[in-house]
Amino acid sequence: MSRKAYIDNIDVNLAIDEYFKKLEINPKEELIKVKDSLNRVTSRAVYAKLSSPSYNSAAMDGIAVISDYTTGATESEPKTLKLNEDFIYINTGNPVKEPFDAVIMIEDCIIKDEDTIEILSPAYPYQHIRQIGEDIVATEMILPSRHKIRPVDIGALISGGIDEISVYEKPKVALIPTGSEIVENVEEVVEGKIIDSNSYVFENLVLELGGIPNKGSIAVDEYETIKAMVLEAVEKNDIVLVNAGSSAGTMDYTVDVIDEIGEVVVHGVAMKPGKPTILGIVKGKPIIGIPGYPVSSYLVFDVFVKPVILKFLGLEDDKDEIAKATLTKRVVSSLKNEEIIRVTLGFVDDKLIATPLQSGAGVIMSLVKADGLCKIPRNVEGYDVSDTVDVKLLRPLNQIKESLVSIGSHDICMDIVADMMKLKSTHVGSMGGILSLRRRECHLAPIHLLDADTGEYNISYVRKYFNGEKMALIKGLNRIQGFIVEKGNPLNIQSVNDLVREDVVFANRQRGSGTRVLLDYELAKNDVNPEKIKGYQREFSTHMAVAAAVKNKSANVGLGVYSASKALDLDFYPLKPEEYDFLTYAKNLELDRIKEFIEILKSEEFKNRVDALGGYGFENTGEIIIIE
Ligand SMILES: Nc1nc2c(c(=O)[nH]1)N[C@H]1C(S)=C(S)[C@@H](COP(=O)(O)OP(=O)(O)OC[C@H]3O[C@@H](n4cnc5c(N)ncnc54)[C@H](O)[C@@H]3O)O[C@H]1N2
Ligand code: MOO
Repeated sequence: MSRKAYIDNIDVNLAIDEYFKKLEINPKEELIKVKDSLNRVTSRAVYAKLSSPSYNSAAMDGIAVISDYTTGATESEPKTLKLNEDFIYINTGNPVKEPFDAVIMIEDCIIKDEDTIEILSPAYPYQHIRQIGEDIVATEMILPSRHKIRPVDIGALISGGIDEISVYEKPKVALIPTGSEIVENVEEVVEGKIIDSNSYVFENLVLELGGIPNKGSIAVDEYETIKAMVLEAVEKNDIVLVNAGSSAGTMDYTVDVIDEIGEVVVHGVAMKPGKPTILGIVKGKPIIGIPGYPVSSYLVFDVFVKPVILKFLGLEDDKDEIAKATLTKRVVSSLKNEEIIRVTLGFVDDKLIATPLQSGAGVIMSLVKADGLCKIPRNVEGYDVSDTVDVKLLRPLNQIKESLVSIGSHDICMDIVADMMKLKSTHVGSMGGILSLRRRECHLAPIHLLDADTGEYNISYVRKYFNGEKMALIKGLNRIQGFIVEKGNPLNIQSVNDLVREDVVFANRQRGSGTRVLLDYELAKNDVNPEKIKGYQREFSTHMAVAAAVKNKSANVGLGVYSASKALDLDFYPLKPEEYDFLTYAKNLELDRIKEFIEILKSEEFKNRVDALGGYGFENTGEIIIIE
């Protein structure tokens, strides 16, 4: 086992330039049936063989006439036409043959008898006739080269008499998952084993782009095994992707294998996630080492693999669609790397708002939830709250405009709302929500803030932070806060006094969250010194994260809602009921999205679904309190 620590830090664009300079990609052509050509890319311009229509045809149901004979017809002096002399009956699409040169619609004909028709106005030459080549003239270009074929294109090609066309061959892309810890089936997932999810992301990305994915079996971390698989893949494919083992660990062999059998053009790019990317060439074919973490692997595919596949298809990479957005959270970045953060987007007061999602390279859910990607360039330390940033859109803006934006305290019921309407919900705690609402970055803020002096929930905070504004507090749920504990409550935790015990490790919520306010209130009331609580400094941002910490035994108690403990099959010792409400500006009550939200809160379906979680009451749910 040798260990090298050599990874470069090359600028992303420079790495792409260097790589493409060395890569010689000569797309291959093939002849295919037009009927099978959807989404293929033309390798040559296509010219019509036939005109369409190929004969003069009636455009309407009615009669074919000789236009000359109809001249002079008026309402006061109708013209009489005789069957087979002056007219014949004709239907849409029928050929119109000499001597006839115009069509009159049947509803403009006064039918005297089967053989005699009167008309009240003349027909001009070629009236209601689709002339030869009206649509397509033989020899005219139907499609240029490098055009991705759509359903309408297939229609035009077939009309133009084309049966087969030249397209670029689909590049065959080998996918080699590596790692002795990687397993194929969910039944094999035990500690230390990770299911191969990346291969299926790659497989579908390749399909979406128009390539042919060839997934191989999982390669164990062994130099010779990986080498043999790469060599075989290079023979049978146009592009080879090796997933994981791209870094500098003792078991990371990809770079050495490429170095032995080909050339490593780049190892290490100034991009995070995605740093240990390998851009190599073996036998003239591109081979890319993709870092193992799911987010890294998706982004490296997008930045480096996609342009290579497109090149095989004769296509250029699309220009990103970029929009300006206002950040709702601070993001920090290292100066060394370009950093790509995933954001959700929403429209509030006609402003596009971007909220950063979790940053970890292993968090694939950040990509599932993302509406956009925001790049923090090299040599920039990060961005502050309210900064304007460029966001690459992953969803169209008109879809983003439909969502209600909620920022504030977390409750599992928000997932239920999100399943019933278009909702973007971010969890930053009650105070974080109040501050976001003040900056007008969200439509509503879920809050549950206890006033230590009065014992009342929420209202005094609204008065304090929105002094002079007309606000609306939409009453939400009554929910029980209590201790989330291991099954059977083995440590018998029943009050905040138990939290300072030697054998107790606590999972805390972040400052500014309503649950934290409640905890600190209860600690003060009971004269408990927070510094004596093990785990008080470790903060989690949702009830579920607290419950997960108890479940995986990194803590043995946390404060949270009953539903979170039930969801993870833990036990619960109730402490206090509280009011979880939704704050918004009173003027927002006019918004359709807010109206829909209130309707949902009041609906039977919502109540039933929340009730099933357990630990909730619905005393005033959906009622509105105006606070001025
Ligand atoms: N000393 C250093 N350590 C690391 C560095 C570094 O520069 N110096 N880079 C870190 C970064 S950044 C990344 S990214 C990872 C890249 O690691 P590898 O490409 O070598 O991948 P592995 O270590 O084998 O796996 C990482 C991680 O990825 C997940 N994984 C792997 N394969 C799959 C798959 N097929 N499906 C789903 N998930 C997969 C898995 O969670 C692995 O734990 O290295 C850092 N270390
Ligand atoms: O650069 Mo690695 O790809 O962040 O996680």
